[in-house]
Amino acid sequence: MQTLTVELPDRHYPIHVGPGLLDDASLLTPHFTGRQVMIVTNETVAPLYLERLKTTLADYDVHEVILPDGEATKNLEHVERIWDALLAAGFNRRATLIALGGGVTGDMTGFAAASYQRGIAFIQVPTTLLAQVDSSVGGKTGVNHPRGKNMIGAFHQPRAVIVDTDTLNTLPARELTAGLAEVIKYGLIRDVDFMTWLEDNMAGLRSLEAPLLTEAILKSCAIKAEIVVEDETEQGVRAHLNLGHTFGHAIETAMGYGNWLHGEAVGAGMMMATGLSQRLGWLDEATLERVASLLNAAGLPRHAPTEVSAERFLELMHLDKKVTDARLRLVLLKALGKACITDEVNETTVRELLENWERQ
Ligand SMILES: NC(=O)c1ccc[n+]([C@@H]2O[C@H](COP(=O)([O-])OP(=O)(O)OC[C@H]3O[C@@H](n4cnc5c(N)ncnc54)[C@H](O)[C@@H]3O)[C@@H](O)[C@H]2O)c1
Ligand SMILES: O=C(O)C(=O)C[C@@H](O)[C@H](O)[C@H](O)COP(=O)(O)O
Ligand SMILES: [Zn+2]
Repeated sequence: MQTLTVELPDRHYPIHVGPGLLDDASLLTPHFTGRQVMIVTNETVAPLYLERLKTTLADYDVHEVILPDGEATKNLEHVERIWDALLAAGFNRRATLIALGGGVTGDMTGFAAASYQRGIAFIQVPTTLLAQVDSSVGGKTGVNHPRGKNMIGAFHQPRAVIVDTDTLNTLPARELTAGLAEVIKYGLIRDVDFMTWLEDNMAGLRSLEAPLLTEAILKSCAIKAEIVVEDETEQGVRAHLNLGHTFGHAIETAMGYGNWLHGEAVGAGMMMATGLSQRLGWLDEATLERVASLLNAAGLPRHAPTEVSAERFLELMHLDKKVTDARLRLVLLKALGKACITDEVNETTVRELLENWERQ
Protein backbone atom coordinates (compact mmCIF):
# COMPACT_ATOMS: atom_id res chain seq x y z
CA MET A 1 0.00 0.00 0.00
CA GLN A 2 1.16 3.55 -0.68
CA THR A 3 -0.20 6.66 0.98
CA LEU A 4 -0.41 10.29 -0.09
CA THR A 5 -1.57 13.06 2.18
CA VAL A 6 -3.81 15.98 1.21
CA GLU A 7 -2.29 18.74 3.34
CA LEU A 8 -4.94 21.45 3.52
CA PRO A 9 -4.10 24.55 5.55
CA ASP A 10 -6.27 23.52 8.49
CA ARG A 11 -6.75 19.74 7.98
CA HIS A 12 -5.18 16.83 6.28
CA TYR A 13 -6.33 13.42 5.13
CA PRO A 14 -4.77 10.30 3.66
CA ILE A 15 -5.27 8.70 0.26
CA HIS A 16 -4.35 5.01 0.66
CA VAL A 17 -3.78 3.11 -2.60
CA GLY A 18 -3.22 -0.63 -2.93
CA PRO A 19 -4.81 -4.07 -3.36
CA GLY A 20 -7.08 -5.68 -0.77
CA LEU A 21 -7.69 -2.50 1.22
CA LEU A 22 -11.42 -3.22 1.61
CA ASP A 23 -10.46 -5.84 4.20
CA ASP A 24 -8.35 -3.51 6.32
CA ALA A 25 -10.42 -2.00 9.14
CA SER A 26 -7.43 -0.05 10.46
CA LEU A 27 -7.58 2.28 7.44
CA LEU A 28 -11.20 3.22 8.09
CA THR A 29 -12.01 3.11 11.78
CA PRO A 30 -9.57 5.79 12.99
CA HIS A 31 -11.56 8.26 10.88
CA PHE A 32 -14.95 7.39 12.39
CA THR A 33 -16.40 10.07 14.63
CA GLY A 34 -18.53 7.56 16.57
CA ARG A 35 -19.98 4.05 16.31
CA GLN A 36 -22.73 4.90 13.81
CA VAL A 37 -21.72 4.15 10.22
CA MET A 38 -23.83 4.34 7.05
CA ILE A 39 -22.44 2.78 3.87
CA VAL A 40 -23.93 4.32 0.72
CA THR A 41 -23.59 2.29 -2.45
CA ASN A 42 -25.63 1.28 -5.48
CA GLU A 43 -27.32 -1.82 -6.83
CA THR A 44 -24.35 -2.69 -9.10
CA VAL A 45 -21.59 -2.26 -6.53
CA ALA A 46 -23.47 -3.72 -3.55
CA PRO A 47 -23.44 -7.36 -4.76
CA LEU A 48 -19.72 -7.02 -5.52
CA TYR A 49 -18.29 -5.34 -2.43
CA LEU A 50 -20.85 -4.43 0.25
CA GLU A 51 -20.71 -7.65 2.28
CA ARG A 52 -16.91 -7.52 2.35
CA LEU A 53 -16.89 -4.00 3.70
CA LYS A 54 -19.56 -4.85 6.27
CA THR A 55 -17.49 -7.83 7.44
CA THR A 56 -14.48 -5.54 7.81
CA LEU A 57 -16.57 -3.21 9.99
CA ALA A 58 -18.41 -5.91 11.95
CA ASP A 59 -17.61 -4.26 15.31
CA TYR A 60 -19.57 -1.09 14.43
CA ASP A 61 -23.24 -0.14 14.15
CA VAL A 62 -23.25 -0.36 10.34
CA HIS A 63 -26.30 0.46 8.22
CA GLU A 64 -26.55 0.68 4.44
CA VAL A 65 -28.36 2.54 1.68
CA ILE A 66 -28.43 0.88 -1.75
CA LEU A 67 -29.37 3.40 -4.43
CA PRO A 68 -30.23 2.73 -8.07
CA ASP A 69 -27.34 3.05 -10.55
CA GLY A 70 -26.56 5.78 -13.05
CA GLU A 71 -25.77 9.44 -13.66
CA ALA A 72 -29.51 10.11 -14.07
CA THR A 73 -29.91 9.30 -10.34
CA LYS A 74 -27.42 11.97 -9.24
CA ASN A 75 -30.13 14.27 -7.94
CA LEU A 76 -31.74 15.53 -4.75
CA GLU A 77 -34.33 12.75 -4.73
CA HIS A 78 -31.56 10.23 -4.10
CA VAL A 79 -29.70 12.41 -1.61
CA GLU A 80 -33.00 12.57 0.24
CA ARG A 81 -32.97 8.75 0.36
CA ILE A 82 -29.66 9.00 2.24
CA TRP A 83 -31.00 11.65 4.63
CA ASP A 84 -34.12 9.48 5.21
CA ALA A 85 -31.99 6.43 6.02
CA LEU A 86 -29.86 8.44 8.46
CA LEU A 87 -32.95 9.74 10.24
CA ALA A 88 -34.67 6.35 10.26
CA ALA A 89 -31.56 4.86 11.89
CA GLY A 90 -31.52 7.65 14.48
CA PHE A 91 -28.06 8.78 13.41
CA ASN A 92 -26.64 11.92 14.99
CA ARG A 93 -23.77 14.30 14.28
CA ARG A 94 -21.26 11.66 15.30
CA ALA A 95 -22.33 9.41 12.40
CA THR A 96 -19.89 8.64 9.56
CA LEU A 97 -20.94 8.07 5.96
CA ILE A 98 -18.92 5.81 3.66
CA ALA A 99 -19.27 6.22 -0.13
CA LEU A 100 -18.66 2.82 -1.73
CA GLY A 101 -18.76 3.15 -5.51
CA GLY A 102 -18.03 5.50 -8.39
CA GLY A 103 -18.21 9.26 -8.67
CA VAL A 104 -22.00 9.36 -8.67
CA THR A 105 -22.13 7.62 -5.29
CA GLY A 106 -19.23 9.70 -3.97
CA ASP A 107 -20.68 13.05 -5.04
CA MET A 108 -24.11 12.28 -3.55
CA THR A 109 -22.78 10.76 -0.34
CA GLY A 110 -20.45 13.71 0.12
CA PHE A 111 -23.33 16.13 -0.32
CA ALA A 112 -25.53 14.16 2.08
CA ALA A 113 -22.66 14.33 4.59
CA ALA A 114 -22.15 18.07 3.99
CA SER A 115 -25.81 18.80 4.67
CA TYR A 116 -27.01 16.21 7.25
CA GLN A 117 -27.37 18.05 10.55
CA ARG A 118 -25.18 20.76 8.94
CA GLY A 119 -22.27 18.46 8.31
CA ILE A 120 -21.01 15.03 9.34
CA ALA A 121 -17.89 13.03 8.52
CA PHE A 122 -17.52 10.91 5.41
CA ILE A 123 -14.99 8.56 3.87
CA GLN A 124 -14.51 7.84 0.18
CA VAL A 125 -14.04 4.23 -0.95
CA PRO A 126 -13.92 4.74 -4.74
CA THR A 127 -14.37 1.70 -6.97
CA THR A 128 -14.13 3.18 -10.50
CA LEU A 129 -10.93 4.45 -12.06
CA LEU A 130 -12.54 7.86 -12.47
CA ALA A 131 -13.42 8.05 -8.79
CA GLN A 132 -10.00 6.74 -7.73
CA VAL A 133 -8.09 9.36 -9.73
CA ASP A 134 -10.41 12.33 -9.38
CA SER A 135 -13.84 12.53 -7.75
CA SER A 136 -12.93 10.97 -4.37
CA VAL A 137 -10.25 13.62 -3.77
CA GLY A 138 -10.79 17.32 -3.20
CA GLY A 139 -14.20 17.68 -1.61
CA LYS A 140 -16.41 18.75 -4.52
CA THR A 141 -19.77 17.14 -3.70
CA GLY A 142 -23.23 17.60 -5.15
CA VAL A 143 -25.89 16.69 -7.65
CA ASN A 144 -27.08 17.58 -11.14
CA HIS A 145 -30.05 19.78 -11.98
CA PRO A 146 -32.07 19.09 -15.15
CA ARG A 147 -30.72 22.41 -16.47
CA GLY A 148 -27.05 21.79 -15.71
CA LYS A 149 -24.35 19.47 -14.30
CA ASN A 150 -23.34 19.66 -10.64
CA MET A 151 -25.41 22.79 -10.14
CA ILE A 152 -26.27 22.04 -6.51
CA GLY A 153 -23.51 21.14 -4.08
CA ALA A 154 -20.96 22.02 -1.44
CA PHE A 155 -17.27 21.73 -0.74
CA HIS A 156 -16.90 19.07 1.96
CA GLN A 157 -13.65 17.16 2.28
CA PRO A 158 -13.60 13.43 3.10
CA ARG A 159 -11.79 12.20 6.23
CA ALA A 160 -9.92 9.60 4.17
CA VAL A 161 -9.82 8.08 0.69
CA ILE A 162 -9.33 4.31 0.51
CA VAL A 163 -8.49 3.11 -3.02
CA ASP A 164 -8.65 -0.68 -3.26
CA THR A 165 -7.11 -1.20 -6.69
CA ASP A 166 -8.51 -4.77 -6.91
CA THR A 167 -11.97 -3.32 -7.45
CA LEU A 168 -10.92 -2.28 -10.96
CA ASN A 169 -10.94 -5.94 -11.99
CA THR A 170 -14.74 -5.91 -12.17
CA LEU A 171 -15.06 -2.54 -13.90
CA PRO A 172 -16.53 -2.61 -17.44
CA ALA A 173 -14.02 -1.54 -20.14
CA ARG A 174 -16.13 1.47 -21.14
CA GLU A 175 -15.95 2.78 -17.55
CA LEU A 176 -12.19 2.24 -17.40
CA THR A 177 -11.81 4.28 -20.57
CA ALA A 178 -13.98 7.06 -19.12
CA GLY A 179 -11.64 7.20 -16.12
CA LEU A 180 -8.63 7.48 -18.41
CA ALA A 181 -9.98 10.83 -19.65
CA GLU A 182 -9.38 12.41 -16.23
CA VAL A 183 -5.96 10.72 -16.02
CA ILE A 184 -4.97 12.23 -19.39
CA LYS A 185 -6.27 15.59 -18.14
CA TYR A 186 -3.53 15.72 -15.47
CA GLY A 187 -0.84 15.27 -18.11
CA LEU A 188 -2.33 17.95 -20.32
CA ILE A 189 -2.73 20.57 -17.61
CA ARG A 190 0.42 20.04 -15.57
CA ASP A 191 2.85 17.30 -16.52
CA VAL A 192 4.16 16.54 -20.03
CA ASP A 193 6.36 13.72 -18.69
CA PHE A 194 3.23 12.04 -17.36
CA MET A 195 1.59 12.51 -20.75
CA THR A 196 4.56 10.80 -22.41
CA TRP A 197 4.33 7.99 -19.82
CA LEU A 198 0.64 7.58 -20.70
CA GLU A 199 1.48 7.42 -24.41
CA ASP A 200 3.97 4.64 -23.66
CA ASN A 201 1.69 2.68 -21.34
CA MET A 202 -1.85 3.14 -22.62
CA ALA A 203 -2.19 -0.45 -23.87
CA GLY A 204 -1.05 -1.86 -20.51
CA LEU A 205 -3.42 0.41 -18.62
CA ARG A 206 -6.33 -0.70 -20.76
CA SER A 207 -5.47 -4.33 -20.16
CA LEU A 208 -5.57 -3.72 -16.40
CA GLU A 209 -1.86 -4.21 -15.63
CA ALA A 210 -1.96 -3.58 -11.89
CA PRO A 211 1.44 -1.85 -11.42
CA LEU A 212 0.62 0.57 -14.24
CA LEU A 213 -2.83 1.35 -12.88
CA THR A 214 -1.38 1.94 -9.41
CA GLU A 215 1.22 4.31 -10.83
CA ALA A 216 -1.41 6.21 -12.82
CA ILE A 217 -3.67 6.51 -9.75
CA LEU A 218 -0.86 7.72 -7.49
CA LYS A 219 0.37 10.28 -10.03
CA SER A 220 -3.15 11.55 -10.71
CA CYS A 221 -4.00 11.86 -7.02
CA ALA A 222 -0.70 13.61 -6.34
CA ILE A 223 -1.40 16.23 -9.01
CA LYS A 224 -5.00 16.68 -7.89
CA ALA A 225 -4.00 16.96 -4.23
CA GLU A 226 -1.33 19.55 -5.05
CA ILE A 227 -3.88 21.72 -6.87
CA VAL A 228 -6.60 21.32 -4.22
CA VAL A 229 -4.16 22.27 -1.46
CA GLU A 230 -3.27 25.42 -3.38
CA ASP A 231 -6.89 26.44 -3.98
CA GLU A 232 -9.51 24.40 -2.13
CA THR A 233 -12.59 26.35 -3.24
CA GLU A 234 -11.61 27.15 -6.84
CA GLN A 235 -10.79 30.82 -6.56
CA GLY A 236 -8.12 30.38 -9.24
CA VAL A 237 -5.81 27.54 -10.19
CA ARG A 238 -8.24 24.73 -9.24
CA ALA A 239 -10.20 25.64 -12.36
CA HIS A 240 -7.41 23.96 -14.37
CA LEU A 241 -8.97 20.65 -13.24
CA ASN A 242 -11.92 21.72 -15.36
CA LEU A 243 -10.08 21.34 -18.68
CA GLY A 244 -12.64 20.12 -21.24
CA HIS A 245 -15.49 20.33 -18.74
CA THR A 246 -17.25 23.44 -20.10
CA PHE A 247 -17.73 21.58 -23.38
CA GLY A 248 -18.11 18.19 -21.65
CA HIS A 249 -20.79 19.21 -19.18
CA ALA A 250 -22.74 20.78 -22.06
CA ILE A 251 -22.60 17.42 -23.88
CA GLU A 252 -23.74 15.48 -20.79
CA THR A 253 -26.66 17.83 -20.15
CA ALA A 254 -27.73 18.11 -23.78
CA MET A 255 -27.58 14.35 -24.36
CA GLY A 256 -29.45 13.48 -21.15
CA TYR A 257 -27.46 12.40 -18.10
CA GLY A 258 -25.86 8.99 -18.54
CA ASN A 259 -26.02 8.74 -22.33
CA TRP A 260 -22.50 10.08 -22.64
CA LEU A 261 -20.40 9.07 -19.64
CA HIS A 262 -18.73 11.98 -17.84
CA GLY A 263 -15.26 10.81 -18.91
CA GLU A 264 -16.37 10.43 -22.54
CA ALA A 265 -17.77 13.95 -22.59
CA VAL A 266 -14.59 15.27 -20.95
CA GLY A 267 -12.51 13.44 -23.58
CA ALA A 268 -14.35 15.18 -26.43
CA GLY A 269 -14.32 18.42 -24.42
CA MET A 270 -10.55 18.29 -23.91
CA MET A 271 -10.11 17.78 -27.64
CA MET A 272 -12.26 20.85 -28.29
CA ALA A 273 -10.35 22.93 -25.73
CA THR A 274 -7.10 21.79 -27.34
CA GLY A 275 -8.50 22.66 -30.78
CA LEU A 276 -9.45 26.13 -29.54
CA SER A 277 -5.96 26.61 -28.07
CA GLN A 278 -4.50 25.69 -31.46
CA ARG A 279 -6.81 28.15 -33.27
CA LEU A 280 -5.58 30.85 -30.92
CA GLY A 281 -2.03 30.08 -32.04
CA TRP A 282 -0.92 28.67 -28.67
CA LEU A 283 -0.40 25.09 -29.92
CA ASP A 284 0.81 23.78 -33.25
CA GLU A 285 -0.88 21.15 -35.47
CA ALA A 286 1.53 18.44 -34.31
CA THR A 287 0.53 18.98 -30.68
CA LEU A 288 -3.13 18.83 -31.59
CA GLU A 289 -2.47 15.52 -33.35
CA ARG A 290 -0.57 14.23 -30.33
CA VAL A 291 -3.52 14.90 -28.01
CA ALA A 292 -5.94 13.35 -30.53
CA SER A 293 -3.77 10.20 -30.74
CA LEU A 294 -3.62 9.79 -26.98
CA LEU A 295 -7.39 10.17 -26.58
CA ASN A 296 -7.86 7.73 -29.43
CA ALA A 297 -5.46 5.23 -27.86
CA ALA A 298 -7.50 5.43 -24.66
CA GLY A 299 -10.69 4.68 -26.66
CA LEU A 300 -12.19 8.11 -25.98
CA PRO A 301 -14.32 10.16 -28.38
CA ARG A 302 -12.76 13.26 -29.93
CA HIS A 303 -15.84 14.59 -31.64
CA ALA A 304 -18.99 16.13 -30.24
CA PRO A 305 -22.33 14.38 -30.78
CA THR A 306 -24.29 15.38 -33.90
CA GLU A 307 -27.36 16.08 -31.76
CA VAL A 308 -25.85 19.15 -30.06
CA SER A 309 -25.90 22.25 -32.24
CA ALA A 310 -23.46 25.13 -31.79
CA GLU A 311 -26.36 27.21 -30.46
CA ARG A 312 -27.28 24.64 -27.80
CA PHE A 313 -23.62 24.24 -26.84
CA LEU A 314 -23.26 27.98 -26.29
CA GLU A 315 -26.49 28.16 -24.29
CA LEU A 316 -25.33 25.38 -21.96
CA MET A 317 -21.74 26.63 -21.79
CA HIS A 318 -23.08 29.93 -20.44
CA LEU A 319 -24.51 28.02 -17.46
CA ASP A 320 -21.00 26.85 -16.51
CA LYS A 321 -20.06 27.73 -12.93
CA LYS A 322 -16.91 29.52 -14.09
CA VAL A 323 -18.91 32.12 -16.04
CA THR A 324 -18.71 35.62 -14.55
CA ASP A 325 -20.38 38.79 -15.83
CA ALA A 326 -21.98 36.74 -18.64
CA ARG A 327 -18.53 35.96 -20.08
CA LEU A 328 -17.36 32.44 -20.77
CA ARG A 329 -14.25 31.55 -18.77
CA LEU A 330 -12.49 28.67 -20.44
CA VAL A 331 -9.62 26.45 -19.40
CA LEU A 332 -7.27 26.19 -22.37
CA LEU A 333 -3.69 25.11 -23.00
CA LYS A 334 -0.90 27.66 -23.45
CA ALA A 335 1.33 24.66 -24.13
CA LEU A 336 1.25 20.96 -23.33
CA GLY A 337 1.41 20.68 -19.54
CA LYS A 338 0.49 24.33 -19.07
CA ALA A 339 -3.18 25.16 -18.56
CA CYS A 340 -4.61 28.64 -18.22
CA ILE A 341 -8.01 30.13 -17.53
CA THR A 342 -9.15 32.92 -19.78
CA ASP A 343 -12.23 35.05 -20.40
CA GLU A 344 -10.61 36.74 -23.37
CA VAL A 345 -11.65 34.35 -26.07
CA ASN A 346 -13.97 36.08 -28.45
CA GLU A 347 -17.36 34.33 -28.51
CA THR A 348 -17.30 34.40 -32.32
CA THR A 349 -14.15 32.23 -32.23
CA VAL A 350 -15.88 29.72 -29.94
CA ARG A 351 -18.95 29.72 -32.19
CA GLU A 352 -16.76 29.12 -35.26
CA LEU A 353 -15.07 26.20 -33.51
CA LEU A 354 -18.43 24.70 -32.55
CA GLU A 355 -19.90 25.20 -36.03
CA ASN A 356 -16.93 23.56 -37.73
CA TRP A 357 -16.10 20.87 -35.18
CA GLU A 358 -16.61 17.39 -36.58
CA ARG A 359 -19.66 15.64 -35.08
CA GLN A 360 -20.02 11.88 -34.60
N1 LIG B 1 -16.37 15.51 -7.23
C1 LIG B 1 -15.45 15.59 -8.17
O1 LIG B 1 -14.39 16.21 -8.03
C2 LIG B 1 -15.70 14.86 -9.46
C3 LIG B 1 -14.64 14.64 -10.35
C4 LIG B 1 -14.88 13.93 -11.52
C5 LIG B 1 -16.15 13.42 -11.78
N2 LIG B 1 -17.14 13.65 -10.89
C6 LIG B 1 -18.48 13.07 -11.11
O2 LIG B 1 -18.34 11.65 -11.03
C7 LIG B 1 -19.37 11.05 -11.80
C8 LIG B 1 -18.76 9.98 -12.70
O3 LIG B 1 -18.17 9.00 -11.89
P1 LIG B 1 -17.94 7.52 -12.42
O4 LIG B 1 -17.34 7.57 -13.76
O5 LIG B 1 -17.28 6.78 -11.34
O6 LIG B 1 -19.44 7.02 -12.66
P2 LIG B 1 -20.42 6.10 -11.79
O7 LIG B 1 -20.36 6.42 -10.37
O8 LIG B 1 -21.73 6.15 -12.47
O9 LIG B 1 -19.79 4.64 -11.98
C9 LIG B 1 -19.72 4.11 -13.27
C10 LIG B 1 -20.41 2.72 -13.35
O10 LIG B 1 -19.53 1.74 -12.79
C11 LIG B 1 -20.24 0.96 -11.81
N3 LIG B 1 -19.22 0.51 -10.89
C12 LIG B 1 -18.60 1.21 -9.92
N4 LIG B 1 -17.59 0.51 -9.41
C13 LIG B 1 -17.57 -0.68 -10.04
C14 LIG B 1 -16.74 -1.83 -9.96
N5 LIG B 1 -15.67 -1.84 -9.19
N6 LIG B 1 -17.03 -2.89 -10.74
C15 LIG B 1 -18.09 -2.84 -11.60
N7 LIG B 1 -18.89 -1.78 -11.75
C16 LIG B 1 -18.63 -0.70 -10.98
C17 LIG B 1 -21.28 1.90 -11.31
O11 LIG B 1 -22.32 1.21 -10.68
C18 LIG B 1 -21.70 2.62 -12.59
O12 LIG B 1 -22.59 1.80 -13.31
C19 LIG B 1 -20.04 12.17 -12.58
O13 LIG B 1 -21.25 12.49 -11.97
C20 LIG B 1 -19.07 13.31 -12.46
O14 LIG B 1 -19.71 14.56 -12.56
C21 LIG B 1 -16.95 14.35 -9.74
O1 LIG C 1 -12.07 18.80 -8.60
C1 LIG C 1 -12.26 19.68 -9.43
O2 LIG C 1 -12.11 20.88 -9.16
C2 LIG C 1 -12.70 19.35 -10.80
O3 LIG C 1 -13.06 20.23 -11.56
C3 LIG C 1 -12.68 17.91 -11.20
C4 LIG C 1 -13.60 17.57 -12.35
O4 LIG C 1 -13.05 16.42 -12.98
C5 LIG C 1 -15.00 17.21 -11.90
O5 LIG C 1 -15.73 16.70 -12.99
C6 LIG C 1 -15.79 18.27 -11.18
O6 LIG C 1 -16.94 17.72 -10.58
C7 LIG C 1 -16.24 19.39 -12.07
O7 LIG C 1 -16.55 20.45 -11.26
P1 LIG C 1 -17.61 21.57 -11.61
O8 LIG C 1 -17.34 22.60 -10.56
O9 LIG C 1 -17.34 22.05 -13.01
O10 LIG C 1 -18.96 20.97 -11.48
ZN1 LIG D 1 -14.46 15.60 -14.36
